[in-house]
Amino acid sequence: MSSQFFNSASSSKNSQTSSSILPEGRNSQPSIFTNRITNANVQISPLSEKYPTIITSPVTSPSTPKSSLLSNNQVFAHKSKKLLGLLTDTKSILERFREINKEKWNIQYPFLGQTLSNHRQFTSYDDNDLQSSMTSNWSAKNPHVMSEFRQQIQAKLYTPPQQDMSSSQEINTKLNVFRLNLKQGDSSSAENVMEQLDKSAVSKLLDCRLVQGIKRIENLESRVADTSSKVLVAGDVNAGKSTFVNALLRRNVMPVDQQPCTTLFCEVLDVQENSGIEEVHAIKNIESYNREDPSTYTKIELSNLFDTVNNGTDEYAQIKSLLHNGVVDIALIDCPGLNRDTLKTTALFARQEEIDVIIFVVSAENHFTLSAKEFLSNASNEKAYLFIVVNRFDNIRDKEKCKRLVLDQIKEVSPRTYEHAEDLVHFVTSTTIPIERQELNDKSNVSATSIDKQRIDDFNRLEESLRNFVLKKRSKSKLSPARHYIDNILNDIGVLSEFNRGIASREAEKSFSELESGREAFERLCNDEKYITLEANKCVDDTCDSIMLFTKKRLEDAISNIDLSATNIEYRGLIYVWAYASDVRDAMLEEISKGVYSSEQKAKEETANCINRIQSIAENLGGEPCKIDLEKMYRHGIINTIPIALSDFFDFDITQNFNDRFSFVGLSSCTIIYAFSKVNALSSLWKIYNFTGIFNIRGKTMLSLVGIAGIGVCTYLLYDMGRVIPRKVAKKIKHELVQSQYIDHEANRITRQSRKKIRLATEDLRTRFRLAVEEQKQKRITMEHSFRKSENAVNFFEDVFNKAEKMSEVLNSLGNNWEDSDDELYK
Ligand SMILES: Nc1nc2c(ncn2[C@@H]2O[C@H](COP(=O)(O)OP(=O)(O)OP(=O)(O)O)[C@@H](O)[C@H]2O)c(=O)[nH]1
Repeated sequence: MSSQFFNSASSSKNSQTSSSILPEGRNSQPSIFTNRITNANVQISPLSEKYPTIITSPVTSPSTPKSSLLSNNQVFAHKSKKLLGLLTDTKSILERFREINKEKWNIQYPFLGQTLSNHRQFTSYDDNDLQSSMTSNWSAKNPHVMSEFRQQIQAKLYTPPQQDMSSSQEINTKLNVFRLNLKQGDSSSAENVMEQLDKSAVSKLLDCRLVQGIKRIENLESRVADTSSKVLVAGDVNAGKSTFVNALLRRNVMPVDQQPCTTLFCEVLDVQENSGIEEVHAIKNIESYNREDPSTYTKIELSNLFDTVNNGTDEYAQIKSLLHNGVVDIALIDCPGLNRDTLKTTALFARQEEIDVIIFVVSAENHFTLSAKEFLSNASNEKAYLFIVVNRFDNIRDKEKCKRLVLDQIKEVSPRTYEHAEDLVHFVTSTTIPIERQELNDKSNVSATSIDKQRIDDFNRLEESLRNFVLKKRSKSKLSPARHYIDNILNDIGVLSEFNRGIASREAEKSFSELESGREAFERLCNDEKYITLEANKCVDDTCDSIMLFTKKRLEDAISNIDLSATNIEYRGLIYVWAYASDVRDAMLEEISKGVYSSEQKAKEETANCINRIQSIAENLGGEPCKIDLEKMYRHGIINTIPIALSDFFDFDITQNFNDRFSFVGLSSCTIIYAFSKVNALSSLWKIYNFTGIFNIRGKTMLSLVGIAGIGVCTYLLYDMGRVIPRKVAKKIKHELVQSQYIDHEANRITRQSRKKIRLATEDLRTRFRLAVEEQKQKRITMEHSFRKSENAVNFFEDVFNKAEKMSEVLNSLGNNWEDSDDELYK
């Protein structure tokens, strides 16, 4: 006798490994499922190397369960493979999302914007620019040829806003997996907190979701990759669970006793999972269990299995038997009998999502206990359908009545199971099924009775139903979650990619136009710098020339007119002659000082004008022009005091006197003065005497005349001092100033001071230009960076979107037939 159930279950793996997985001596045993699959109803079209399209032929005929089963297994294997590929790709997209979200682009969530229209740090979806940027991306594509995926994403992104919808609600309508749980507090204060979050906070939240997504994908990957189905065998104490498991395995694996004996959860796996080595692993901590790591379990002898399971203490949590059991795709987990202590743990086991099927074993003699009913009603909520084995049926005399009673109870605890009772509820006698050694021994002895044959047939029917149930459930429990998850996550990837591509594209455009206008502004600034510098230099030169000219002219005028400045000073006679001379000198110098002062004032004025002009030609440059203090620009020009000398009181210049005083003094006086002025006065008088003959008198008369003349001269000189002093002092001052190049020095001094001040303005101008150029350069670098960042983001999101679109097509090509089973039972 062979195990139809397990041999058939192994077929999918057979299709991949083509090596025998049955224990020696059993391969030859007849079974409808021991044949290797040779004609797979699967074609792989080379549309894409990575995602070959599976064209699934319909199951040949409902009347040929074998073909149907083979096909199912093949399809399952190929779909698993493809889903694994899709999961890997999805994971890599999520990893890329994480990377870009962390380092290059804060991924943003699509908003309705109803409540956030003023919250500009987010981009709301009612933003017209953004919408047009997104529409433009697709407008080129004919909506009729737009992929289903694209249409779906478009529809999601363009969902018309509802007035009372909060942004988190809206996100939740657009996204499936990456929804943000933004409600806080109790329901009365469950306000949307999105407004309070900035971009980086949202991207951090998204990162957490991405990490969760990656983890989930990894779980799904190992689930899809694990071709085995997990079947939990639970039931009341002594209902015959272990006997039933052994009967399925056709091997005495689990200890059987009339006393409650199974104290641990025992999982039976095929040795292929352990490189063909038969072993039993007693596991202390099931979480850390790793077949590759012996430190995570204790190896026990198969012969000691009974004792370990029978006398199980708290030491071990679970036993894993890796045996040649012919079970490839099925992992059977034998549970301890249900009682108050074990109920919770078993229920916990049953809830695990990798448990594909729960087989509940009930003794036909005892029916359902309270614990059983509790377990069943919970489990039926979890799994919808349960597989119920009513064991020890051989001990029942009124079989029909028993069936009725059991079914009535099933109807109570799991109505859906009851509806499919024909497939899901089986009345069997597990002890009738011969196991390995027994079978070999019995073969030679007794041939099976007709009652036994009936019971074996019943068990075979159970196996057939269980096989179908497990295989279909396997598809559903292993592929369906992965498919759903990929579908949901691809939608989210599409929504986030497209939304962020729109933002990135708009920002790229903005950065580009800013770059363009920035380039023009930069060029303008460079040209302006040259032009304005020239202008400023010209302005400086013109101003300085003007100051120089003005100062010279003003001082020349002042110096040439210094005589006039002393006209108001009164000559008060010989006694005050010295003071008079000093006053005259001071007045004259004061006049020159006035000229210097007015030149300085004029220079100050022109300097201020020049500075204003320089500053005004660069007023668009930005930045504040420096303040230049012109108040203390000049120290007053000081003229060294010119000392008064005795010679300043007398003027012996006959020409000058003649010219000035001709009308006032006579020729003689002139002659005398002339004579005196030439110091050779007496000889001059003598010459006059000889010439005129007037004084051709002798003696005392002669001397008297000379004396009178001398007195006259002296009187005149004293009298003339009032006029001589201003003239002489003025002359002296002029002479001194010419000697010292006073005008040039002063003009240079005043001009130099002005130039110094103006230079402050030109240097400030240069500094401002340098800063402006630097600022522009920096701006350009930032804009270029922003442009490149946005452009890269556009490319990234476009690439991701296209990839997701392609993956979605592949996913759709897989169809939903693992779910859309024609039988409601397998949903
Ligand atoms: N007559 C009859 N006896 C059975 C049948 N199945 C199991 N038994 C007997 O019932 C007793 C208990 O069987 P087990 O398989 O140990 O029961 P179990 O549910 O695993 O027990 P625990 O794990 O301890 O809860 C054993 O003596 C079996 O031989 C059956 O179909 N008919």
